[in-house]
Amino acid sequence: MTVLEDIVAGVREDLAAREAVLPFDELKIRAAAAPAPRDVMSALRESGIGVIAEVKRRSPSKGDLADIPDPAALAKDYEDGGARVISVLTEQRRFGGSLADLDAVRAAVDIPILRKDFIVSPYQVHEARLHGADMVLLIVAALEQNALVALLDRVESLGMTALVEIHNAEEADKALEAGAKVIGVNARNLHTLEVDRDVFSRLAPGLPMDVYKVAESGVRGPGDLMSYAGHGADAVLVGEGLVASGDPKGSLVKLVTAGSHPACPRPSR
Ligand SMILES: O=C(O)c1ccccc1NCC(=O)[C@H](O)[C@H](O)COP(=O)(O)O
Repeated sequence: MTVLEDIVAGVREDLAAREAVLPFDELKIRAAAAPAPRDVMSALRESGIGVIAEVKRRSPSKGDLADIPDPAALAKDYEDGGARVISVLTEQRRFGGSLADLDAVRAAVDIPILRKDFIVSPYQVHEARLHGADMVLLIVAALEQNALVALLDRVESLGMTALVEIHNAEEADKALEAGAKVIGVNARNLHTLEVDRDVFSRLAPGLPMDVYKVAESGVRGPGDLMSYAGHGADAVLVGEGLVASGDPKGSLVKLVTAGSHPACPRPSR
């Protein structure tokens, strides 16, 4: 069993436990009454290279990263530091996240929020909506094509935006066939945990100009942001480089400053 397969197995168990408490039909009713989602694409298309700042306590690849007793305070620092979107890991077993984190961040900031989890069921999409997410991660490597298509449609039917994550050319084709408008290229292989920052430069040229491209993982500082931007990234998604830096807000400001500098490459559109 690969790391991703192990994570998904645990996600399915935890999901079943939540659904036993809150049935899908009731969840859908509650989610439909939630405040409308924010316009993610407008936020993403602001000038410069965007930074999606992640609330990440631990991970399979690095173990404990940061003690984040107050995710709302970190999210507020991210918002004040210029983050375009805040990514909230809600997977509990391997990342120490929760839907309570999503609630706390939603109550603290006005910018869009991404629910970062291993989405395999429409139940989780409605959960994301109920708990204030504007964007939902869909990992191609974790989904059969028909499930990817159905979940992408479900995300968009609720007014949210999908971040469709790929790691190779086959997954890029699947994402495009499913109609992805925002594609995240993860430098991290979710089966082996290997990080290869060159994955983005290999895959980005094969993605259409009108697809919004997010470079995910392995951003250690402004140099990596500039490199990803030079290969066509519209935004970067950063977790460890912020939460484990000792100064998440300060580290974010350096990234945002680099991404808005005139010398920073911009995707040609
Ligand atoms: O981060 C991991 O170890 C990991 C392992 C297995 C599946 C997903 C994993 N991370 C999710 C992400 O993709 C990252 O949290 C995100 O891209 C930020 O990466 P980083 O800036 O390198 O923390």
